[in-house]
Amino acid sequence: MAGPRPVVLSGPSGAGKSTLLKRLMKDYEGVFGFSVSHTTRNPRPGEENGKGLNSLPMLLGATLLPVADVLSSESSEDYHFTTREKMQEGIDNGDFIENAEFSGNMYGTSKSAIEDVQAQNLICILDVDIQGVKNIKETDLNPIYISIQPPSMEILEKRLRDRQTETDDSLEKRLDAARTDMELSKEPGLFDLVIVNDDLEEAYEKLKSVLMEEIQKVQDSKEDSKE
Ligand SMILES: Nc1ncnc2c1ncn2[C@@H]1O[C@H](COP(=O)(O)OP(=O)(O)OP(=O)(O)O)[C@@H](O)[C@H]1O
Ligand SMILES: Nc1nc2c(ncn2[C@@H]2O[C@H](COP(=O)(O)O)[C@@H](O)[C@H]2O)c(=O)[nH]1
Repeated sequence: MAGPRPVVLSGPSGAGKSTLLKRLMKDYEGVFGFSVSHTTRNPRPGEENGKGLNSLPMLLGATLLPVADVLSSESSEDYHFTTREKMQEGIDNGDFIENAEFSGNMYGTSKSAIEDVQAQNLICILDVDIQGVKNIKETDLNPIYISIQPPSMEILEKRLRDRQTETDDSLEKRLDAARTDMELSKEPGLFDLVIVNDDLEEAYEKLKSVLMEEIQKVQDSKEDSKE
């Protein structure tokens, strides 16, 4: 039987993807698995290297972040932090389903990151930028595409400043990328749903309701396997 459909969450940096995701994973423990990406950016305080893997041969190792780690972490989506050289080697080897340059760093989704989640019959969540969305559209992954958008550029800038994770330079780069994202996300048919994350509760309810059919599938199959 086919497993649940994966979910691609995209939208400008600072729009609230991780905030919503963290809540979803907490409310539906054992239903979602996060596809742990690789990146060449430096870890933020509190971020942990996914499973401690940082070398290319280990790209093919287990990459599913246990829910307990997700919840105890500052972020819902720690990465495999790596170098440009190692990541490029992985891309050249065909280990990645997609990769992109974002704000001066490389990011990418390894095939094993997705396979590890799907092997457990969980809903695989991918948090990728708009280039990632376009690249995934060229694959046979068949996810649900959701864009999380901020109410305005001003609010986005405030959220990013208040988060205190960016330098002036990286903040500017992220705001530039956000303008592009907000424009490109208007393309008809690119996303199944665009959620404006103004009021967090409302945004969360919308996210939950679009995912309910897949959530139900996982919960039902867990029930069936108990019988
Ligand atoms: N609805 C909201 N109202 C007010 N603040 C919010 C809301 N949603 C998220 N935030 C805050 O905005 C900041 C950015 O949110 P978050 O880190 O979840 O964004 P993100 O889209 O995951 O960014 P990135 O792509 O850089 O990881 C956080 O400090 C978060 O607490
Ligand atoms: N194309 C991809 N984009 C990714 C991936 N993992 C994360 N991202 C996107 O990068 C930016 C910045 O993330 P941050 O953690 O440095 O704030 C954000 O828009 C993410 O959606 C990936 O594997 N591929």
